[in-house]
Amino acid sequence: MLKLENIKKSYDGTTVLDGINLDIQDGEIVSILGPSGCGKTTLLNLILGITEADSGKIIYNGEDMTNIPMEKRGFNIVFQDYALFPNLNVYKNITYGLKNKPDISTKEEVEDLIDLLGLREHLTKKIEQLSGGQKQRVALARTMVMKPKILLLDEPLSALDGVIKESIKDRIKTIAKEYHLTTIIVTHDPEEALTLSDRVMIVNEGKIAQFGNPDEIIHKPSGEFVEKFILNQLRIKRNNIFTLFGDKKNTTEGKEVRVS
Ligand SMILES: Nc1ncnc2c1ncn2[C@@H]1O[C@H](COP(=O)(O)OP(=O)(O)OP(=O)(O)O)[C@@H](O)[C@H]1O
Repeated sequence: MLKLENIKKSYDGTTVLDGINLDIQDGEIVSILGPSGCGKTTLLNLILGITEADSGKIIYNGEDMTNIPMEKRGFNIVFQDYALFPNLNVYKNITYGLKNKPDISTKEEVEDLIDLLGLREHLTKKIEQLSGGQKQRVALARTMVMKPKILLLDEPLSALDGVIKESIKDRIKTIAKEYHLTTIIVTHDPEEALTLSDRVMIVNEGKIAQFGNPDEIIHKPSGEFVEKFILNQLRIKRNNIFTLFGDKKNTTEGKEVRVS
């Protein structure tokens, strides 16, 4: 279990995170959702160990990680821009980290992951020959072969569209469940957070506005922020589509619209 206790962080006298407390269970998929500048990436970087908190504790399975350097925490991140090596082919990108730590994954485990992520036909391609969704899957595979204790994903779907987005979403869910991998995802997209995660943490101005499962967030929003900025955004999106195509049955101004 990952536990954050009263985490505070300021930059140049401005509070960015203001007393964050949370528990994340092993194998859980948790999204950190909130508007631009609310402190999502700062929180992710604190967990990863890139950024230091001003105060508070990060505890993983009973061990205090607060002052443990990033490389010793055993958490791993897939960045928004994937950060792949353009001069190496797909297979070499995936297995890059195993050069120095060859015992972490067996050859069979690497092969399984390649199949799970649907990358077999792309193994000898260069990164520039791949689509955004394929790059994303290579970045996921490269991180997964290192068997992180916690997988951190920074806006993993933001560059993707439609069917590809849904397919990556499914693969992230499958991997997290199959490997019982604790997965923390940063996103500003409510639909993404609510359809991908076991629980969603909504952050506003450095504080947790609500931390609950998607059903609780939709049916029992904790207050005005969640209601106005998260749920209303989804209603507007839905209304726009049905209005555009003249389906009056499914449009309504207010709370009756269920997001399903
Ligand atoms: N290294 C830094 N130095 C100074 N200020 C910073 C630094 N990193 C982040 N901030 C500030 O902290 C606040 C939160 O930034 P953060 O990147 O965590 O937000 P975010 O919720 O991830 O935003 P976005 O969705 O736009 O990426 C912002 O006001 C940002 O300007």
